[in-house]
Amino acid sequence: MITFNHLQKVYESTQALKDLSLTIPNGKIFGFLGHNGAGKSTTLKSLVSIIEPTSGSIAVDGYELAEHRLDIKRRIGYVPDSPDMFLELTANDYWDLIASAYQIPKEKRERRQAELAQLFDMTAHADSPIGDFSHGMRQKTIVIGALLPDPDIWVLDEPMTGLDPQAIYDLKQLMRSHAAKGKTVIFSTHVLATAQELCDELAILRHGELIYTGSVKQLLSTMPDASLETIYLKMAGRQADQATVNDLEGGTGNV
Ligand SMILES: Nc1ncnc2c1ncn2[C@@H]1O[C@H](COP(=O)(O)OP(=O)(O)OP(=O)(O)O)[C@@H](O)[C@H]1O
Repeated sequence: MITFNHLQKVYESTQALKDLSLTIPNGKIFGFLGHNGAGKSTTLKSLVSIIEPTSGSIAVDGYELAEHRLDIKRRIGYVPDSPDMFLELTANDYWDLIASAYQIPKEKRERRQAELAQLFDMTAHADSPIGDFSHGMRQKTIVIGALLPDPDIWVLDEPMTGLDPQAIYDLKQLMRSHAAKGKTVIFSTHVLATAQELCDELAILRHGELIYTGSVKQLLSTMPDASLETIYLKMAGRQADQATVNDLEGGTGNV
């Protein structure tokens, strides 16, 4: 179980998170939703210790992150919001780097690396530089790296962006089976159909504030027959002073 307690993050002049408190249970797929800039990545980066919250705390299974940082980091596999990193390295070099950081035994690493590379259709590309890859291939490389150590907590920031339909299907299956083992799967997405299909629970952020956390079923029951997209847009959607698609299309209503 992961708990965020009164988390605040201020970047210079931007308050990215405002008093965020929520609980993420084990054995569920937990989604973070929110418009661009709502604070999803900031929340996930705080959990994986890439950034330090301004105040508040995070605990994993009752252990305070600030006091048990290294042990908790070893339990987490993280897919960052951009796959454009380590562009000079080959995919294999990148996976080696992860394997040594997590001290994965050689045999286990070779087995998992071969399985994951095959699943995501990356075996033939393993010795090519990441910089030569398409966006989706970079994303696959990062996803494989995150899952390579077989971590029990998955923190995936928009993991499906750029992936092909087969890879999306396979990743969703992996996420389901990981959660079914009682482990933790956390991801952020802008694709509400995916969130509705995949998440057991979710959190919706708006301008750094939590506006909903709880089960997807419960949220859907508040508006019978409405999709998560409809409900989400009602909760987190456009402010009155923003232009509508109709305004941009000259008010024809043909949208
Ligand atoms: N390194 C940074 N320095 C300054 N401001 C930042 C930094 N990182 C994020 N922010 C700001 O914090 C706020 C939250 O950003 P964050 O990346 O967490 O949003 P997000 O919900 O992940 O957005 P997106 O859906 O676009 O990825 C935004 O206003 C953003 O501009």
